[in-house]
Amino acid sequence: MRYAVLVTGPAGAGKSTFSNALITHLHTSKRTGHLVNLDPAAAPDSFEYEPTIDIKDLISLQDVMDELEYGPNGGLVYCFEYLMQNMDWLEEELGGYEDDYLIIDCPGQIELYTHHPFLPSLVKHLNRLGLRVCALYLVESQFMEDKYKFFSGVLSAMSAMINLETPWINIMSKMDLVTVNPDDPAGGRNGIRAKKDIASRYLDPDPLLLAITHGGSGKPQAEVRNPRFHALNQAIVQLIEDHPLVSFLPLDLTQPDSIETVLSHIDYTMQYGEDEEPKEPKDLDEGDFPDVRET
Ligand SMILES: Nc1nc2c(ncn2[C@@H]2O[C@H](COP(=O)(O)OP(=O)(O)OP(=O)(O)O)[C@@H](O)[C@H]2O)c(=O)[nH]1
Ligand SMILES: [Mg+2]
Repeated sequence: MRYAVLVTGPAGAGKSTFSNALITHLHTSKRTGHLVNLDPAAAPDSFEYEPTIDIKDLISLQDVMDELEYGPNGGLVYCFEYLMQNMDWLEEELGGYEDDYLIIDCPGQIELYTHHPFLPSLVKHLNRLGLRVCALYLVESQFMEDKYKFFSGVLSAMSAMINLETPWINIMSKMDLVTVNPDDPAGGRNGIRAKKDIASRYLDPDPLLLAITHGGSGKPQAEVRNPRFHALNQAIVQLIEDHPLVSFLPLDLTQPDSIETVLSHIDYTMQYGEDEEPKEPKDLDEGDFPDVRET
């Protein structure tokens, strides 16, 4: 059985950093993971691990921009259209990998996730080739700074999720950057407790947060002054409540347990180990952990 983890999300959400960290983690757990780069614009030196499969071997954004005079975004769409027409290339590249995780690092253009059919057709194609696919959607923790920004993240996750017919996990990345806002009622002197409170409020979002008319500081929020937005917010609250699909797993790359938790959700979602026994890292001795980054 082959497995593919599709790492998606808006620009700069930490997809490439996470993909590399996941491969390191798989290696330290005595499992194999291969990086697949689907970003035709990725800089060659931006990977900690050399991609096993690289869309740039098929087509590079720079060539499309130079030769066809596309801009960067139209060029990216062209590259994906080209990939869709050349799926036999991907099939050939995928040929030799068995029993492994393929970590597919996607580009950050939001159009790819909201209204282009590329990722849904890619998933269908991978399924046809016998791969189990799990999609991750990363939203960075800075979206939790502000509830409006946060709900725009929730809506982008929902829109991407509804398009893609495959098991799906939302991830709140860069949790190491979460700081305590003194005006926030959930913020306490104990940073850890406050982090937990923030996490519980946002990771499993209560859409009513949007409809609350007073902020923590007691100041009236914009919707009080702007009744038009109040009605819009109520409609969005209703939409999110009607699709209770969106919750987030926190990811803090500075905490080794955090990536382990994310991996265990991915394993569970794809039923990894149904056919083979996964090695629990806990069962291994300390000395069994090679530092793969040095090899
Ligand atoms: N503090 C912190 N920074 C991070 C983390 N993950 C990524 N970053 C930083 O965020 C920036 C973007 O990270 P990338 O991994 O390149 O993000 P991406 O989603 O691949 O970006 P695109 O491919 O351009 O869409 C880089 O400067 C990273 O160093 C994290 O967990 N914590
Ligand atoms: Mg990237």
